[in-house]
Amino acid sequence: MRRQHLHTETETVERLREGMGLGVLSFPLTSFGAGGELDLDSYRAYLERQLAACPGAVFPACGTGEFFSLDEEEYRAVVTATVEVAGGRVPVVAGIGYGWAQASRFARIAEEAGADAALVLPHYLVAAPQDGLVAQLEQIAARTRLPLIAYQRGQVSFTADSLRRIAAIDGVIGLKDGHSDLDRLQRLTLAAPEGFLFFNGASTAEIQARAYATIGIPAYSSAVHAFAPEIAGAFFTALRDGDNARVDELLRGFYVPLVELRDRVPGYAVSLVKAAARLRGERVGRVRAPLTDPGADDLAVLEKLLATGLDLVGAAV
Ligand SMILES: O=C([O-])C(=O)C[C@H](O)[C@@H](O)C(=O)[O-]
Repeated sequence: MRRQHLHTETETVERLREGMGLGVLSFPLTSFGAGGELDLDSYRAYLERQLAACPGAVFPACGTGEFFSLDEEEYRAVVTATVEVAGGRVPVVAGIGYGWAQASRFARIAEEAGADAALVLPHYLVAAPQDGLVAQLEQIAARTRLPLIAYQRGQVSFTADSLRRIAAIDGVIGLKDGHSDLDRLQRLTLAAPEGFLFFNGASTAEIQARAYATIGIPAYSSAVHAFAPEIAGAFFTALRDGDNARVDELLRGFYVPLVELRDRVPGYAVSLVKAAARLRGERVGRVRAPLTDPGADDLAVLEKLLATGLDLVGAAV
């Protein structure tokens, strides 16, 4: 067995499965100071509040955490701080990415920092055929002992045949989906071996969470948890309890308008979330270029929407 870590792969899968039933998956923002430098003290304090809301697992340095803006040293600091703050309470799944050579370096760092698993973010720039997508995971898996979760989004999209192939790679334990093509996704779940993990990783995943759950994928990432764990928690509970009226109320009053705002400007997927966290008093700082912070008009809409959402769940602004 090549995989020997603090937790075995089976234990990590079990901890993830258990966590997924208890709360949303937290994708924390990364805190930057006024000059754009990494602000670890603020990150730790923010993360502590994220964890106090009892997410099922924490995924540092992923899309929401601006993985693509971090250098290796900063990445190490963020993952190390996350493992320390989490203190074993929830599994830590660190983002890794780019081509397999660089992704393997990030995996090595995440492993040394004590992460439990890694989320393989989509490569960028070039499109790749299925054989290449599978080979990318084979190459990374051959170079790390960390269990890997593949992330299909953007130009990464697996066929049922490729899913069978990646699930057979030693160390690949699951798939996070960001395409929301439920027809295709159902074919993937049917092709997967028993125990393979699936996550709904759509942008503002709550919007389609009920639909994903009907095809056997109840676990989802929540960008809303990154700034309003109270709203994300209320939605999770309503969905879990089958309270459809409450789910509709939160979708109608908060999530759908949020998606409309989030879709307005490229990069708002992250920068709007960061702005919302600042409105909550979190010292997360601004986004790094090429992302840009929302302008005054959109901030005013966001502030109102946040107040509505918090009011819907009886939480203070
Ligand atoms: O990589 C990431 O940060 C994600 O995919 C998680 C986000 O929470 C995603 O679900 C979103 O943007 O709503």
